[in-house]
Amino acid sequence: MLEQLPDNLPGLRDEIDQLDSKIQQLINQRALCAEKVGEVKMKAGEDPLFYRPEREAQVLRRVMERNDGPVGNEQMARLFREVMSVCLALEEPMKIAFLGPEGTFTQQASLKHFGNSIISKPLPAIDEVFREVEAGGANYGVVPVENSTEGVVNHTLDTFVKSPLKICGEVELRIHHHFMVPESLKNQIGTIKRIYSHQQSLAQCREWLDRRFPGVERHAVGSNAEAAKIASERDDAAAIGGEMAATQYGLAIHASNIEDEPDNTTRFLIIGRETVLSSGKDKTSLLISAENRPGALFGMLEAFARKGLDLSRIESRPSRQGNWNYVFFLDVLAHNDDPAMQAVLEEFATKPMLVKVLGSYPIAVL
Ligand SMILES: O=C(O)C(=O)C[C@]1(C(=O)O)C=C[C@@H](O)C=C1
Repeated sequence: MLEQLPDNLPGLRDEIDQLDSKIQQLINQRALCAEKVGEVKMKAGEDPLFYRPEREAQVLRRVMERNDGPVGNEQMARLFREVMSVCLALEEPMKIAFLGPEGTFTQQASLKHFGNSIISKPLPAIDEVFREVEAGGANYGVVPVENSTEGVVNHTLDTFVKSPLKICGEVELRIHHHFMVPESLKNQIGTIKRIYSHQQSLAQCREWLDRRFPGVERHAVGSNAEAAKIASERDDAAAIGGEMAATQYGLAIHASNIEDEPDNTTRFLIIGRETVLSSGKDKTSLLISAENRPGALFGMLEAFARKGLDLSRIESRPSRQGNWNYVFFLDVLAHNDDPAMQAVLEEFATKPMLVKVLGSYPIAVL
């Protein structure tokens, strides 16, 4: 195909115009199919499930597998991510609640996972995101769960203990922090008296701040977006946050990528009311509370090992029910329907322990 391309600008642009027209037709044909899928789902049941995470993961994986460039696998999957987002919105636009305000990394994660054709519902706290989804005000919610530098977001884990919601997806986001200032301070960085950011972001940029702004007051606020908003309203303050927050509040980026760890990543969870079918490459998150006796944790881990199940994470939190009692959060690399998982859960059911399946969901594709 490449040899047949013309080698002059008008000829190449003509070629691009023709290809664009074909791509556009095909996207609309695909959208018609999705609309029809929506109708079929409506006819099939009372409470149709329009969003199907397992199917989306399979579509995106297939896009990456068959891709032979020159467009990179991830870029190609991102394009398809948007196409599917548009198709799903034709079936039913998804309302997505997330830890706001607008411009947070959590919003960025929600757009990475669902694409841009969604109705965004920024909420001020993690428990409010849970409540909004539980009450049906949003179809799904997005909350941060752990950061590679700063560890788990305890509040999210603790909220799962009592919530009936299921985890139906995960998103990983590379977190880049920028030092941002109002336009008026761009050339007067020395006059900055206060630096605002979320406590985790301040911690992730500690060394950089110690080097560049020793002695300048650091203020922890609810989110990076809130920090950017405060900085935009003052004439003596800077904020640390992502690009979205800078754009949202009209701040100028003075220094980019100031995080101390270059591969600083945050993992977010998608929470919803329904369970997700197997996509072929899945994870299950479990909450386990075991008797406080020697060997209890060993026995639990040994059961997974015996069935050849991989654990990708284990986290312990105080159960808040009596001293020295802990609950464990585990991620197992298998779907809950997997016979090996079922065998382990049956074994646990015969023991003095409490097990709650928080959800099975596709391993993040993008
Ligand atoms: O296959 C489906 O169930 C669809 O609704 C179609 C489609 C798609 O565009 O491919 C759209 C939304 C779903 O989340 C999954 C896939």
